Amino acid sequence: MLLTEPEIAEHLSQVPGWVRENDRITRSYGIRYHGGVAMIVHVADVERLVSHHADIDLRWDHLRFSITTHDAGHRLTAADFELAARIDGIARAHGASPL
Ligand SMILES: C[C@H](O)[C@H](O)[C@H]1CNC2=NC(N)=NC(=O)C2=N1
Repeated sequence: MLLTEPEIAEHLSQVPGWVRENDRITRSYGIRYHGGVAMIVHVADVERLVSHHADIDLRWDHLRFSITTHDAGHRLTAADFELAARIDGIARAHGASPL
């Protein structure tokens, strides 16, 4: 379900570190390449459980996630913020540093 602007602001305040870029939210973590691969596998397992998937950009020393709801016409929904919070937990477990 689509969120109103105040709802987006409220959700965003619950996931500090995530940045809104129009109709998506993004966050980068510092992690070396192979550790990034391991983290992505863990994130992919959770994504399969929740049926929601981030766009992922892996570089040699950092990893960037970008989330929007494709089924809602590339707009923000609560599912985006729920996945963001799950990714934060996985990042902590993998020792990824917030950027
Ligand atoms: C049927 C399935 O649940 C949908 O295609 C899901 C899969 N993962 C998804 N992930 C994201 N980010 N947006 C979606 O709209 C989406 N749709």
